[in-house]
Amino acid sequence: MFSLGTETFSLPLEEKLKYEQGDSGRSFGYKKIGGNAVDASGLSDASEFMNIAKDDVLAFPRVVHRDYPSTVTAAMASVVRPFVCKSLEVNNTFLRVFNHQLGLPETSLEGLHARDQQSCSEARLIKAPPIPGKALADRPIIGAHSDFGSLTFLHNILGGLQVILPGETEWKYVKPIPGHAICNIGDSLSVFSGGILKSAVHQVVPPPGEQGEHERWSLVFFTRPNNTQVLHALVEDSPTIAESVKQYPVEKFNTGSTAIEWFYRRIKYQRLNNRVGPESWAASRGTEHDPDAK
Ligand SMILES: O=C(O)CCC(=O)C(=O)O
Ligand SMILES: [Fe+2]
Repeated sequence: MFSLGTETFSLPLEEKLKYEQGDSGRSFGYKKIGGNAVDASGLSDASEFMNIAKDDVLAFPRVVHRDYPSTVTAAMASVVRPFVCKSLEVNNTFLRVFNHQLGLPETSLEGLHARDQQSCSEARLIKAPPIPGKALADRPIIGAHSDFGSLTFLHNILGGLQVILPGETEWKYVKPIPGHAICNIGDSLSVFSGGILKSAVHQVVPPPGEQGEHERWSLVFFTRPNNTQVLHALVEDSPTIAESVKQYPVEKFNTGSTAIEWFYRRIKYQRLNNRVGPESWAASRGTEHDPDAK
């Protein structure tokens, strides 16, 4: 997958832009460097993405959502599909464990993330160029966010990923360990579980020290719920979840959004093309956002 990233991001910008994800909130396709805001002031990001839909990968050569650059199409069967299938298998193992621990009826979570239902699940390749000197050293490569879907399975090579753990206020580095992946819970699973599982806020800053002289690469798979699934705490299915929600305001887990609406809103308002002011950043926020925070 990393070789596919090298081939794809080496294409001329003009070619890559033919596959741009657009401003509607859909993420499948290419995102150029600087396409997204990293904060409320509208500072731009410093990484390019190629996002490949799970549905397009599994249905290939039939197109479900969109087409991709020739490098991706050529590698779809031999490289992308095995990566997506393995990622789905691993994420399903996590879903089964969480399902059990949350006391949900068997296969509830797997059913909400069904392989054969359309979703915003996707593979993502990320490349960030080296950031020379100290001038931009404090500027995030990817702004602070919680992940939008349910589970993230991340392979990164250099440091730079930072997280604020639940209940804490300080950024901590998440060090990549060779042969290991980083798993992260997103908003959707946090909502389904009534806040028992937390979607931690994270960001990517320029890799520390000498690592900053190298290109930074990541490979991610995001498992997101079936598009039509309404995001709400699964209180009727689990006494454990019903108990948990009692400690939160009633509206906290009644998002009133389907999975696709939640996702499109977050993607759409972090796009700089859609920015009108700091309110756009606020509109892109997820479960991490405290509307009363300054
Ligand atoms: O590149 C990384 O280490 C993290 C990427 C990330 O947080 C994301 O794509 O949602
Ligand atoms: Fe993330």
